[in-house]
Amino acid sequence: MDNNILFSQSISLKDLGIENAKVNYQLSPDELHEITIKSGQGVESSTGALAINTGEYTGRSPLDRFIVKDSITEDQVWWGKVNIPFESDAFEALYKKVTAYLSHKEVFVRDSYVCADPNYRLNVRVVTETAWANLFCYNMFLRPETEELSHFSPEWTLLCVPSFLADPAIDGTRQSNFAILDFTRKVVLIGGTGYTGEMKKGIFSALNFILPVFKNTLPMHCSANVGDEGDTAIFFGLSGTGKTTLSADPKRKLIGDDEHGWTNENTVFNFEGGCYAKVVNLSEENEPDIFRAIKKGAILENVIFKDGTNEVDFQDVFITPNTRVSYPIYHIDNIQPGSIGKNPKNIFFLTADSFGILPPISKLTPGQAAYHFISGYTAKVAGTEAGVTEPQPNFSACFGAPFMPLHPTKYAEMLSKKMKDANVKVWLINTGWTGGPYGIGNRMKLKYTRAMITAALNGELDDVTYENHTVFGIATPQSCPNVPSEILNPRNTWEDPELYDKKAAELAQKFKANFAKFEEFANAEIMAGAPLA
Ligand SMILES: Nc1ncnc2c1ncn2[C@@H]1O[C@H](COP(=O)(O)OP(=O)(O)O)[C@@H](O)[C@H]1O
Ligand SMILES: C=C(OP(=O)(O)O)C(=O)O
Ligand SMILES: [Mn+2]
Repeated sequence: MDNNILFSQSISLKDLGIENAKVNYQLSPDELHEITIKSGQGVESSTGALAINTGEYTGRSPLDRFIVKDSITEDQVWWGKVNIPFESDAFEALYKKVTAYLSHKEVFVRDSYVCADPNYRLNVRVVTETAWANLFCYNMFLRPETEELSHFSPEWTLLCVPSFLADPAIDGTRQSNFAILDFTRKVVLIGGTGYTGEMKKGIFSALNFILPVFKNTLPMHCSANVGDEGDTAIFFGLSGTGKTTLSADPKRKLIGDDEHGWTNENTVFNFEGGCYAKVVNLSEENEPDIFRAIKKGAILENVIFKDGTNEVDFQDVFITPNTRVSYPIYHIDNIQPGSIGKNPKNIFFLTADSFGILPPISKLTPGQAAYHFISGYTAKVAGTEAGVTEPQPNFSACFGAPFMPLHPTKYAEMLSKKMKDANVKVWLINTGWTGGPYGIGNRMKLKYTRAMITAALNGELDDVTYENHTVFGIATPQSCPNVPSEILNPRNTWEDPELYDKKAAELAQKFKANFAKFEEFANAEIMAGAPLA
């Protein structure tokens, strides 16, 4: 890989409205690493990774994510709390302000692309204010060959300017920070926040519109890997449910950890060229591949070092529990060349149920699969406020509502059809609590979740006995290799099984209340996938 060839092409940003900026074009990872350290914006960790702080924002800000309402989006987008409309004129004005702000300044420009399948490739020109944000894009997006750059034609532009603060009274934003998608101008405009996840999820949101609307292809918030037999598995799940962790499996080749497309040519391809892993409580023992990927080239975000050292204390959540690392996918040993796999044989829906109700693994019928996909359930532990221990349910359609511009049923219909055509097995995995809710029980051991997934993939759960869950109706295996049988039925893990029944019924009601808004779109098969009680 020619990552560090010094590249000396200069480009003008005049077309973008940025004049006389000092443009650092296509710097190598090493150069961006050095510049970050020299400028005092980052330090090198003991394993050679760059460690930076993203500033005030250490996570995404979904209420400040807008889509320009125009002739392309008006009738297509599912407008509401997730997809908040922004006026085209207001965007034009704000864009001018941001580009004027960048004029005469130093900027970092990178030509990159997304979608590993050449048929879907989308070129993106990235303009960032900091060197480390540019390195993030080197890590996360796909990297054009050097020869391509002289004739690279950017289609989308991603601008990331954390130090530019909007004035809500004038600019039409909610606060000083914003992430706005404009499908006519083909721009993702980010200001007021340095959280790098806004960049990757901004481009993801654009693809989640472009692929289904213009290419009849299903975009998915999932990770993917492939076994020795060429058997692809995909793992859907909201943030923190285990997509990145569980897809890094030394026995399987990684396709990608977060964003994929499922084509009508029976393939699954990664949108990205890197991974963005949570590092809270990371250990080499539990997550060796991710641990070892944290080397030169990787960027750690918002971590704390052990006193007097440059060694990361992965337990320390002083800045945020959302500590992260980004790295190019080739930092993982076992990767799928080209980042494309065949139709999946197995689909896993990951949920981190901190109520401790859902079984650690169960098998879904097609109707249940559609119902759970549209529901997109996970439950977070309560905030850090003293005394608040009751988990919060979080229903996020398609396991990724914040990134889905279209109505959830559009994605669900495409997925249901593809699942049937490909005859996929669908599993629901609870990576969350067992033995009671958060505060009483414990999180399912990673080694057991991994063992259950391995058993499902190897066909070892095909001939075991199943029992249908009394409340959710989902088929739960009664034995699984390398997993103690008693943990397979959550009711048995609770001290008070009757309390479990009561809480399970309460959770079922939450599912039903959430699903009410989708009922008019759901057919009988999907409704038969709803909780029984
Ligand atoms: N049983 C389990 N299965 C999956 N992840 C677990 C489990 N127990 C603890 N974890 C932790 O939960 C987190 C899952 O995060 P991650 O894989 O980054 O989620 P996502 O990629 O879906 O946002 C990791 O920090 C992982 O170590
Ligand atoms: C980067 C993110 O995704 P995930 O936690 O799913 O990896 C995010 O939601 O900001
Ligand atoms: Mn992830």
